[in-house]
Amino acid sequence: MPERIDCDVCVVGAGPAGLAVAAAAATSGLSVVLVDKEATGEDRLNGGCVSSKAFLAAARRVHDVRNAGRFGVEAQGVSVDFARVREHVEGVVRHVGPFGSLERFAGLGVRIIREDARFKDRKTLLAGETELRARRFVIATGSRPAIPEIDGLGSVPFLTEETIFDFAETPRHLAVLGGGPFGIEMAQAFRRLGSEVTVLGADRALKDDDPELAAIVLRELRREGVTVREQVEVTAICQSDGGLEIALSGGEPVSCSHLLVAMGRRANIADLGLDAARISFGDDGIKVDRRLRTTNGAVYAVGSAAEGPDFPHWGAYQAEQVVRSILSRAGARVDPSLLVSSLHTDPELAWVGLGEEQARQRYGRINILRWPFAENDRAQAEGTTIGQVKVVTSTKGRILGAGIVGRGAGDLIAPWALAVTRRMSVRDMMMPVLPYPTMSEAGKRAATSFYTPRVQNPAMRVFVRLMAALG
Ligand SMILES: Cc1cc2nc3c(=O)[nH]c(=O)nc-3n(C[C@H](O)[C@H](O)[C@H](O)COP(=O)(O)OP(=O)(O)OC[C@H]3O[C@@H](n4cnc5c(N)ncnc54)[C@H](O)[C@@H]3O)c2cc1C
Ligand SMILES: NC(=O)c1ccc[n+]([C@@H]2O[C@H](COP(=O)([O-])OP(=O)(O)OC[C@H]3O[C@@H](n4cnc5c(N)ncnc54)[C@H](O)[C@@H]3O)[C@@H](O)[C@H]2O)c1
Repeated sequence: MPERIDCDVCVVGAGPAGLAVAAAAATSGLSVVLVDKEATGEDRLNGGCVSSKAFLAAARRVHDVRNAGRFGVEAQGVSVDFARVREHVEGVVRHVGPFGSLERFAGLGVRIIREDARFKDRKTLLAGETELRARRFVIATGSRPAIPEIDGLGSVPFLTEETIFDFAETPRHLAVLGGGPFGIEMAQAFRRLGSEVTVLGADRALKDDDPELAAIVLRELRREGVTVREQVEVTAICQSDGGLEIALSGGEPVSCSHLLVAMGRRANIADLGLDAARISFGDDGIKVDRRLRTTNGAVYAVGSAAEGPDFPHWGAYQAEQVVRSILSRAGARVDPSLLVSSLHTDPELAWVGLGEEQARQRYGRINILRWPFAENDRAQAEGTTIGQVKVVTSTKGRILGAGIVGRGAGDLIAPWALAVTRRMSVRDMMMPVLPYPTMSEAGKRAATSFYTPRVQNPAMRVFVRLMAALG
């Protein structure tokens, strides 16, 4: 006889998005069941984020040591022990794992079922032998690497985000299919650790990022020796002497020793019984409205199982909105203009709010403010002068979006995220007294530059002189 459970909220999927829903719902006093087929608590809170960042951190150390000469520090014979780099990555993942472990959620009162989930009908979910009925279901089943139909790909060995660290030595020549954030981050890391690296992408590399800031990252990658080939179509892949050969339409083939497929992700929704639950979906995931409701009013979808941006922090934000909707009839809408992202290359690239083109389309006239890191005293001292702050404002100075490329951009974006969220203006960003010398001053200088054309206006100069004479 199957067990039957009734609860307020049933969450399917224990990645960062599902865990955030479960935690918020349980701490709000709702009865919560969390179903995940394979969650072990290891690396679950972060998808592949933490392992890839630990790997990038190792690569940055190599780069910094190799480039310490300008500080008068010479290091000879820098070598990379790939097995120990892997140990470092695994150690970090082990350390982070327990914080996301399901036992902690059980401690919050969340009932956990480790089974494959599937809808039986509009109101019932099956998890192994258990039949679940919930006031609200939340689908958070995430996504997995998309493997495109390329002639020969099925019969050659290749790596994905799931197997990227599964070898003992640094690969001789890594070809990366896909110039998105994952491909570009890995390209830089492997290059710094000693591989030859070639990136092959169908579009502009980093196509979802601000083109001006992305160009700075790509210039650095190329300067470090990564070959980035954009707008190329891979037509076939086959095994060759000691490696693989990748055929391209309209270009010389590329030979490599290892191949990484980084061509995006596909939602894990195929076996969820979505048709039985009358939930619509497309190629980009489950269709949701601004409140994250699916076409079945009792079911929400969050994280990378749903169409829309795919970042764990965005999944956590969606989770808050969903739990607010579950708790109140008024409901809570997702505000896409609050989206923030951070590419963890060196230099990093972070953006929050509207992009330049989006802002132009929505507001017509806008202002763009810039401040280069090269004008920042701390950047000079640290040797981190590659980068800039770029701010998009309304003509009245309201901050619509902001981006930073440069070392530490992912952290430096925080005050700008507050500015966009609280609809602040450049005046607000000029107000705090900031410590000197710090990188954060670059942001304040960018904000201040809003007034430069006004101060230089002849009429304004006359006015200022008049005020000074009266003062
Ligand atoms: C290598 C890599 C690096 C990344 N780095 C960053 C980064 O630096 N910054 C950033 O913002 N984003 C990064 N991302 C993106 C980030 O990992 C995703 O946005 C995030 O993991 C999505 O979370 P999720 O909860 O929606 O899904 P997932 O993390 O995929 O979790 C889904 C869960 O659902 C479970 N599940 C699936 N199907 C079923 C089923 N039928 N029944 C029961 N359970 C099921 C799975 O077992 C899994 O536990 C990176 C992604 C990758 C691959
Ligand atoms: N720092 C971060 O925020 C970070 C880091 C890694 C991954 N992620 C997230 O993880 C997810 C997966 O990342 P991703 O980079 O794999 O996906 P993506 O969808 O962002 O990029 C895929 C890339 O592959 C290219 N591509 C697709 N089909 C192709 C083809 N047939 N031939 C050649 N190129 C092709 C696309 O042009 C694109 O540049 C994304 O949602 C991403 O946002 C985020």
